[in-house]
Amino acid sequence: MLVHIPDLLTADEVAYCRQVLAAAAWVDGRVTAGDQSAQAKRNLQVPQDSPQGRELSELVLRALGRSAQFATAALPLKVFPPLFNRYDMGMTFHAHVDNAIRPVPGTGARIRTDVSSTLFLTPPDDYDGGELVVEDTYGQQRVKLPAGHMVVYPASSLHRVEPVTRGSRWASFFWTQSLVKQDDRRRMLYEMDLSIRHLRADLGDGHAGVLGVTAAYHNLLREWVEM
Ligand SMILES: O=C(O)CCC(=O)C(=O)O
Ligand SMILES: [Fe+2]
Repeated sequence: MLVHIPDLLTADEVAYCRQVLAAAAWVDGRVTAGDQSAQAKRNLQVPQDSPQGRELSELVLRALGRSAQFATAALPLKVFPPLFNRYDMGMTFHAHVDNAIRPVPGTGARIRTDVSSTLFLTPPDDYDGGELVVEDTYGQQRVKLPAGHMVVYPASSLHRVEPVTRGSRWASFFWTQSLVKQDDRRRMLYEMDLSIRHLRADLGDGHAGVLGVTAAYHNLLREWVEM
């Protein structure tokens, strides 16, 4: 399941991120890549332990905390501190699958990567190419979103970033360990939650049908959650 989360960041937050990133010391993106993806990866990243990386990581985590859509789509248990990448002209990330397990820097903890996210930080008209292409159960999805918007997709899917042929594409990207590791189960819960929201708006919270389906949602969650 691919989910598009519009306006995760406000226009002011996007502008602030871009201003801080402009002053960051970018390094070769292969610093966080596994063996296979190191072959596939040609981009730049902000070092995880740099002051800019840390500050903006916190900013994105706060934005995620405000997003009801991220909460219901990803059902997050643990979120990897968001990273920041950049593809200048000719840079690309060929087809790969993200590592299943990732050490969380500076903590000794590890997370299982169930959900991958890209938060776009460059307006799409400012660059050519740079689409995130995700192989989904429904076929190939090509994603290029306005700055401040985010896409959430299963970390198990093969994906790539098309070469940038004009301008520069900046983004934040990170992984989430979900309370529900199976993508098909997360999708069913997500669709059920959206339907419950519609029903509540139309029928009110006290309606017997709304109560019944809400109870079923929570009971299903109880069956499937691992924590
Ligand atoms: O830049 C992106 O949108 C995706 C980056 C990516 O796939 C990765 O770093 O594993
Ligand atoms: Fe990836």
